[in-house]
Amino acid sequence: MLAGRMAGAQPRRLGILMMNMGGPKTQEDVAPFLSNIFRDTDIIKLPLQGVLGQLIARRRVDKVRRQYMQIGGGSPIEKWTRLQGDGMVRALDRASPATGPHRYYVGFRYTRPSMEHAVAAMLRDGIEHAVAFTQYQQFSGATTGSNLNELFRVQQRLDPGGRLRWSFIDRWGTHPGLVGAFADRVEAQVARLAEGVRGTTPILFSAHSLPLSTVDRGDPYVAEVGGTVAYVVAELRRRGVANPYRLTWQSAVGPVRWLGPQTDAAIKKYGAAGYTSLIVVPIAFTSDHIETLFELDIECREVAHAAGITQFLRAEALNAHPPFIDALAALVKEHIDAGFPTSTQLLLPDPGAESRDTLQTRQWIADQARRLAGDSGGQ
Ligand SMILES: C=CC1=C(C)c2cc3[nH]c(cc4nc(cc5[nH]c(cc1n2)c(C)c5CCC(=O)O)C(CCC(=O)O)=C4C)c(C)c3C=C
Ligand SMILES: [Fe+2]
Ligand SMILES: [Fe+2]
Repeated sequence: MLAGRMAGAQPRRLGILMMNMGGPKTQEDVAPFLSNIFRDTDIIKLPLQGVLGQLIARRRVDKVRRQYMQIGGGSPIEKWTRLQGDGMVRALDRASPATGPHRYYVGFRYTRPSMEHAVAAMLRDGIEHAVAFTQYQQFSGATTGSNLNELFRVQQRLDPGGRLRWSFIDRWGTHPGLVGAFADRVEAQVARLAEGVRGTTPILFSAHSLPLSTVDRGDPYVAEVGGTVAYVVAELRRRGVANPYRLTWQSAVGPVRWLGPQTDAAIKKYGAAGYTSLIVVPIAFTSDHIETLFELDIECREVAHAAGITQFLRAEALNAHPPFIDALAALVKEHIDAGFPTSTQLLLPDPGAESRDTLQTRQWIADQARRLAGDSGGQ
């Protein structure tokens, strides 16, 4: 592991950048949000991207606006990110006063507050060491990879001389704090089941799907989601919950082939097979958003009821669950205490075809790791 061991040389001012995709806060935000997603070749590659991408985005606007209307008008992602960030820095100030006071910044890829806004604020505040902390627990080039590419472009524009030192928390899908928090959420739903079906009700872990072409070029997301599921299942077994389980995929959009089986199709099949209860667990995102509040709670619930599943339960998103907030703080503290290591996976590019942007970003990340190692005497 190429790590910057900062023995006795803690940074004077630390800023934590919470990176995520963002979501439309208002009805007006929906069109630019979709337009930004379909412009991004890291999330989806389309023939004639500029034309087809914008066409798909425009065609989705009305439907997606209606969906956000049904969940209160917009995405709650910023609200949850701020509650998580507030809790995280409070816990860090308590656990690690030497590196405090801790500050966090929110950088979204497709909506405000943008990555540019966050990095500008860090520079203004005199931050010296920035921790880019992805809020996607499992790594995908479509999500964290896209965020890092955007961060690289932004820092080149705003900080070409490299005043900020950067380190990265790029994946944490098997962190014990995260795993325990997910297990809490599942256990709470198991407890609601009627006694007769408590041990036999299927648990369906559901993650956002990926285009098959992304899976095929070695994107680590699918394996990492599987890792989270395996750890959560092991923790549930330890707690005496031994229900059957499966991993399925939701939210395919656009005219490409996507990884299956799809969550709604699986629900239908379990209904047809005679199950009358089911627990669905959103496993690839930490807070509520359109995929939980609309797709799972409204669309999939209808599918379940039509298929004869009368008790359709959804594990609550982690949101502001205190053990989850503690996990966020623990992840940052462990990163600080270990001397800001860069994960070996981030330093070794995915073997599949990668964009020039990604290769340049990985080079910048490796440079930052070397720079931190140099700070501490070249270990
Ligand atoms: C276009 C391709 C898309 C890929 C690939 C993709 C991967 C992906 N997405 C998430 C998490 C979320 N996506 C959300 C919304 C959303 N995603 C896409 C497209 C792709 N996502 C679109 C077009 C949208 C907008 C809604 C829609 O049109 O259906 C959200 C919700 C945001 C919110 O409401 O706050 C999340 C969360 C992951 C984890 C992922 C793959 C790794
Ligand atoms: Fe998505
Ligand atoms: Fe969706």
